Amino acid sequence: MGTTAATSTHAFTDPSPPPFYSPLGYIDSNRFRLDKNKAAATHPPGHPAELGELTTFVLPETVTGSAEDVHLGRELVKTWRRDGILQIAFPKDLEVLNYEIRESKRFFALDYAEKAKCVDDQNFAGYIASGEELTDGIADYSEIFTVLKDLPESDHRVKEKWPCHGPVPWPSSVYRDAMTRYMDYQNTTGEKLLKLTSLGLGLQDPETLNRLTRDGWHHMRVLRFPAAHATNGKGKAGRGIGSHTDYGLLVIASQDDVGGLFIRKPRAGERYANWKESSAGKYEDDKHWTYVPPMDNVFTVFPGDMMQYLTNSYLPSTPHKVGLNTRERFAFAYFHEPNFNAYIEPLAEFGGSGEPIHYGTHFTNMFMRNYPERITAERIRKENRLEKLAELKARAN
Ligand SMILES: O=C(O)CCC(=O)C(=O)O
Ligand SMILES: [Fe+2]
Repeated sequence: MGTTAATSTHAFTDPSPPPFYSPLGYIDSNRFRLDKNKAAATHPPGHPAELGELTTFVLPETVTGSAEDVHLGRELVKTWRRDGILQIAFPKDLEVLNYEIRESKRFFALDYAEKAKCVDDQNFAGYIASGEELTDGIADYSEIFTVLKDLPESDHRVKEKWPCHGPVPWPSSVYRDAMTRYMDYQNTTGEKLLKLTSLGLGLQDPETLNRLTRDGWHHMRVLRFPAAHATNGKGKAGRGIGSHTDYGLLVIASQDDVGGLFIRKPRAGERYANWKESSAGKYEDDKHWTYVPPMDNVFTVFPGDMMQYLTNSYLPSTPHKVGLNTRERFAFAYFHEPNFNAYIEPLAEFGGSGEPIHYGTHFTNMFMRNYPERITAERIRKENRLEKLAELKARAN
């Protein structure tokens, strides 16, 4: 695979390209060739980094376990291990994405008072104002709408006061519809990617990873970053989101044409284990970062903490951060996750030993840390809902 030349496209640069079918047909590799000058011009100021040239893949319509799928899965795994991130192509004018973007911009354009109503004391979903989120104890400038599992009061988990479980405080049914459709689309993408990953990792049973995500705790963040000169003085100059790793299996994200995302490639001697020692803030100000320039019609994909734990760090969780740019920026991050009550253990193929991690506990710990003052965190503390986690763990064993 090309690493130094222009963006390489899987179906074209491989010496023996697999004859897989994609909904796009055979794509024109020029469409995913990076214009370096244009890309460099979008680099947010004050964040030293190399320019990333990512590999772009086309996913097949269905993953059956064919020889082509195994080949593609191996290439995905190889690329994550080398670059920490890759791109997957999607068709132009993807309606579910356009709808989601349009409605998200409409939401962020509402008055602050309207947006601020979108909070819930049982579910961390809803509106997060600029300066409210903390990463490594420092305020982020991002303004966010988070979607988590939307559960009615009648759901047994809500009745039993499981932490983080409750209804999503939607601003409107139109927004609920737009986000639900988009997340359903990405759920399908996530399932395909997990099957390809299982094949690429050589797991005996290619359904191993997908089995963890039954009734998965998939969630999503829609983010608006103000321009660097238009902040409210609550965070660190130039910082959009501090460096961190995400919590689950895979992150599937898209961004507009402004630019702001930086990732850290796997580096010899650097180890993260976010479930036991926070990776937030690590190396935030050094220069070993890779800038991910905006590109049309691609999602970026990288592994999260649980993928790292499952594979005994063969696929490490990719550290990333966001810098503010000279213009406002929008980004859309979908998180493909295990079931809240899943136990994550290193796979037999990767050594198989290690304390099981209760995913819901990891998730709850992370949200309590990021939003310690939110009414949701207050209610968890007031009602001792963290104790519920211990009970759930005991029950699952
Ligand atoms: O803004 C981005 O591109 C990424 C956002 C992010 O890291 C997150 O929401 O966890
Ligand atoms: Fe993230």
